[in-house]
Amino acid sequence: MQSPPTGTAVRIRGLRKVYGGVVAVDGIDLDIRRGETFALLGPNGAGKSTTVEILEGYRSRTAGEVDVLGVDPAHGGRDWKARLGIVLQTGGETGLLTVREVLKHFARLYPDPRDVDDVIAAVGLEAKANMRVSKLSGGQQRRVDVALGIVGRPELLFLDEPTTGFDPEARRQFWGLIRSLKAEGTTIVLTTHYLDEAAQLADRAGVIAGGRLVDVGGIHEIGGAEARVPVVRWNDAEGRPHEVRTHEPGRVVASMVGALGGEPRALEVIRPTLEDVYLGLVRSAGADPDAAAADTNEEAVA
Ligand SMILES: Nc1ncnc2c1ncn2[C@@H]1O[C@H](COP(=O)(O)OP(=O)(O)OP(=O)(O)O)[C@@H](O)[C@H]1O
Repeated sequence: MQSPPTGTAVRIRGLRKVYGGVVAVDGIDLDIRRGETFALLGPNGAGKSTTVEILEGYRSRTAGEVDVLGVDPAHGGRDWKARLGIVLQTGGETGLLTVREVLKHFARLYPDPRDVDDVIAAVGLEAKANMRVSKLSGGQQRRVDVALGIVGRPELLFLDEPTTGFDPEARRQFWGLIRSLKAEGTTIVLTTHYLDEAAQLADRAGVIAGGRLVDVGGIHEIGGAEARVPVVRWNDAEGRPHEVRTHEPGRVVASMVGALGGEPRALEVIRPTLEDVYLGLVRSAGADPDAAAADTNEEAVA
């Protein structure tokens, strides 16, 4: 494993984006360190993609300062773009070429690309290397998108919902790939609705709701210690459910067993997951975790 890179990969101050009358990003301050895997979490329409597209140089901003690998993305040239890897929510149109052809084509655009066959193996597409992309299943096409994002050996990799459509085994294989990229020193910005994926991969996370960053911190600390206190649940003799939040679930269960003289019914000790913590954060920010994105439209800048 290489020594971890130091410094800041992404610096955001006072970022705002207004589309017509819609405030999509409402004053975000955020630093992402070099070498870390950072998860950007939030409900539909929270402003994640807008923020990430501004960082990638695909979208203009209304106000604020942004620095990505030492460059303002609004003025990032080809050399800067070659240092980024981008896996968008929807993949590109590469249907008529085979997997190997499309990767070879894109690899030529980078100064120090990875070996195309290594990349094909890393995303588990060896058996499909000579097949047209259009003939692949949705999940396999998504793997091609991921392959295209990493073929240029990026310093900073943006992954927007990378495992949508992956079967469970493919997701685990993808997690292994992300861990190996991280071990090589790649900075990774991951946008995902799969909270288990964020918990598996990220060092830190930021939760965005209504265009604001409602919390940011270590993946095991975000939301605060109180939100992670275990819960003991059981049913009484009449079948009524009870629950107690406690730092000492063992003691609670032991005293319950003592008092009942036997096994409590339907006993569970639950440690809140990142998903539970996330839902609490989003709800207390006044956002609907299940909100659908509003139907508005503005073209991205080049
Ligand atoms: N091109 C656009 N033109 C106008 N409004 C837009 C455009 N893109 C996004 N918005 C609006 O900006 C807000 C933030 O959208 P954004 O796509 O950044 O959210 P998101 O957090 O990425 O959502 P999702 O999880 O659904 O991808 C939403 O209200 C959305 O309708």
